[in-house]
Amino acid sequence: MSIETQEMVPSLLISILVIPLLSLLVIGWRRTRVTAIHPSSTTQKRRVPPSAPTLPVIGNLHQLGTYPHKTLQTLSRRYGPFMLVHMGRAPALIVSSARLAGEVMKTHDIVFSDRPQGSTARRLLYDGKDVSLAPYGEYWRQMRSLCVLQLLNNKRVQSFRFVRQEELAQLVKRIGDASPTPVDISDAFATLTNSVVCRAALGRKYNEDEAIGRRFKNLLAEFVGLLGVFNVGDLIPSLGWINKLNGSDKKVERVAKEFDDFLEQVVEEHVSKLNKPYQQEERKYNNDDNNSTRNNNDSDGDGDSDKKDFVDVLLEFQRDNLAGFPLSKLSIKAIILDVFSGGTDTTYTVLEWAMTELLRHPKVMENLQKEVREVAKGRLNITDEDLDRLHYLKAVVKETLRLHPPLPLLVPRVATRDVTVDGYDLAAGTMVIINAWAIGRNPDSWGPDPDEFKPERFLGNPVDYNGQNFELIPFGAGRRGCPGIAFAMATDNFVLANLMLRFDWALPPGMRAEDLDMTQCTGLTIHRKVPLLAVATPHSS
Ligand code: HEM
Repeated sequence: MSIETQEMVPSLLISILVIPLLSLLVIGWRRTRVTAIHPSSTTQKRRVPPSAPTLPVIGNLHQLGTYPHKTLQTLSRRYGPFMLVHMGRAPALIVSSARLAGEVMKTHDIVFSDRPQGSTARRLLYDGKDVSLAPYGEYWRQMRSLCVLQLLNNKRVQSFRFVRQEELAQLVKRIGDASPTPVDISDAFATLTNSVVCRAALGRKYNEDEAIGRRFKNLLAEFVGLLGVFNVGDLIPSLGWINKLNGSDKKVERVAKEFDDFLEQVVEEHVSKLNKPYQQEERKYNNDDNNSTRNNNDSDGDGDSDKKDFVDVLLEFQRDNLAGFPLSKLSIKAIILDVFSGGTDTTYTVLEWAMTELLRHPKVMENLQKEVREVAKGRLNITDEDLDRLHYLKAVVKETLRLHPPLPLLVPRVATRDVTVDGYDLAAGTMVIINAWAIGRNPDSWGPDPDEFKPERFLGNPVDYNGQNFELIPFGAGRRGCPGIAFAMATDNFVLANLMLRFDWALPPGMRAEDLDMTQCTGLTIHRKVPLLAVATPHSS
């Protein structure tokens, strides 16, 4: 996800930037009104959302702190669910209620279908040639439909069932081998999701015992880390020189280049694999009068299109011109990059927080285990088919996504034209940030105990995370909503159900539920700062 504003201002940066600025600036607070939201408007009075007081040059950056989703929630309690903050010069509309999120992502979805073009994200994501950053328009439409219809549809997600099963088997072994010693479940989940995404996207995984595996893991971490850090020069152009001074421009260049080299190699390996059977098949095709049986989606010649990874699928589309538009190698690499940046950390974070909450709420864990074990009826595995019957599991996952949306501020949008929303006038180019974290904890939607982990609130409650119910929008909604929901949830539900079936779980000896450190990390996806340790005991049915 290209969200350069997520981490916003690391505290060190605050001290470097803000303290000298504060001493220089004597003008003091000012309330931002008409000019910030509509600089060109001098004659016509426009109604603008309330805004927190700003400082010259830095706007509200100094207020965002380590956890912008939390500070923005606090600010919205004072200034309202539709409020303006200033990221340096740029005004951003912060949305903190379900109703107003619906106004933005449903009523005016088409106006807010663009993304801000931060320079770091553009450099890392092939100048916006991916799906998540691509400006709203024909190119984005083509790439998105390729993703939705060919890579992330239900059939394709099902085709990776064997990958999930094999990776789960390795996870179960790792946990079982460690028993009764506490296992680093955070690391185990990260490894599993990374392997599932690697195998689905690239056809193989990169183990840490290989040099290339270690390089890939570090590179991915650097890549995601850079996407999560805001770029000073984008927000305060006059301070752009800081990026050169602190080496961040250089780092972005290096990571972009190394990731491109890696993907180039992956694509070339796939091309040579694809060409071999294609040449054989071509010969067969040319000699075969009855060629109507030729299957373009099955170029590996073994009749098994189920085993294709994403690069295979995209290269076939390119080779056979199936996309209906020229699909360049660069676009293919950009899509794969999106799958990694959008699909790994997010998916693992859900598992990590679900397990954390289950360990803090033993009664919920017990209810979940009861449901899973009743459905398994003595079998050693929960299958994909069983998942439909696990209503309590679904409630646990929804409750986890409500309290711990992996991307708490989603991915920002930008207004493509002037628009009036809920009576407020917004100018073209205004950035919109939906605070899904605050919306998930808003008592107007969730009653008097919104901070409590209570999966029961979802039983018999049709609210779902598919973008129709704006009180629960961890995947966003509308045209730019996440296309990877089925892929991510197939992994999360399957893994969680099976771990509940196979093991009984406890916190490490001497640790009480209330001692569990709930500190969040900073960055793009909000996972635990401290890895989660748990003791697993194999369950005998
Ligand atoms: C729990 C896991 C995930 C979460 C919480 C998540 C969340 C999100 C969010 C909040 C957005 C922005 C939505 C908006 O602007 O309305 C998004 C977009 C996107 N996600 Fe996900 N995502 C997850 C998994 C995945 C996976 C597994 C993939 C791919 C394999 C993926 C690919 C994408 C792409 C390509 C976009 C950009 C869509 C566009 O701009 O048109 N995501 N995701």
